[in-house]
Amino acid sequence: MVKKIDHIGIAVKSIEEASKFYEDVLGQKVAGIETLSSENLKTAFVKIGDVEIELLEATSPDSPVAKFIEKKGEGIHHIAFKVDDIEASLEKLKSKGIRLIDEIPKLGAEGSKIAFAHPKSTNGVLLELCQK
Ligand SMILES: C[C@@H](C(=O)O)C(=O)SCCNC(=O)CCNC(=O)[C@H](O)C(C)(C)COP(=O)(O)OP(=O)(O)OC[C@H]1O[C@@H](n2cnc3c(N)ncnc32)[C@H](O)[C@@H]1OP(=O)(O)O
Ligand SMILES: [Co+2]
Repeated sequence: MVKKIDHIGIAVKSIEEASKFYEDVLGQKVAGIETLSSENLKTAFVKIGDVEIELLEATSPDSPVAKFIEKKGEGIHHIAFKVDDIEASLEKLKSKGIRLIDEIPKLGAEGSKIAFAHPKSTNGVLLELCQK
């Protein structure tokens, strides 16, 4: 069902500030800055081999990223698994009793279909399913 880790989401206070670390220190390009108003956030991707780091910056206090930073500070926010058939994957998780945050996929960054499972049923890790 899971093809690979698509990306690791990191909650940051500022993509511009975080980019200094990725670009100036690590020499990795930060690309694809996009505003996703549905989630009240901005994203930017850093490609590390065939996995991406997704930097997440809140654009409103209502954003899940703002709430996360307020409670825990900056840090790893979620892990995204790449799947081929997100509807079938969600159905499978649901049938196994996993608590879904999204029963129906929604639009994510770069036009992906995404859906989240609740960290309380996935060992404390917010899990995103992602279909390109
Ligand atoms: C752009 C897109 C893309 O890739 O294309 C994205 O990634 S969008 C990425 C941003 N979007 C999302 O995250 C959408 C899905 N997320 C959500 O619906 C929410 O953030 C929840 C995960 C349900 C958490 O909601 P909320 O903060 O209101 O809940 P809460 O504070 O009551 O937390 C409930 C419990 O979950 C824990 N908890 C909260 N957020 C967590 C996280 N990111 N990782 C691990 N645990 C987490 C809390 O510590 C708490 O545990 P204790 O009770 O033990 O203290
Ligand atoms: Co994500």
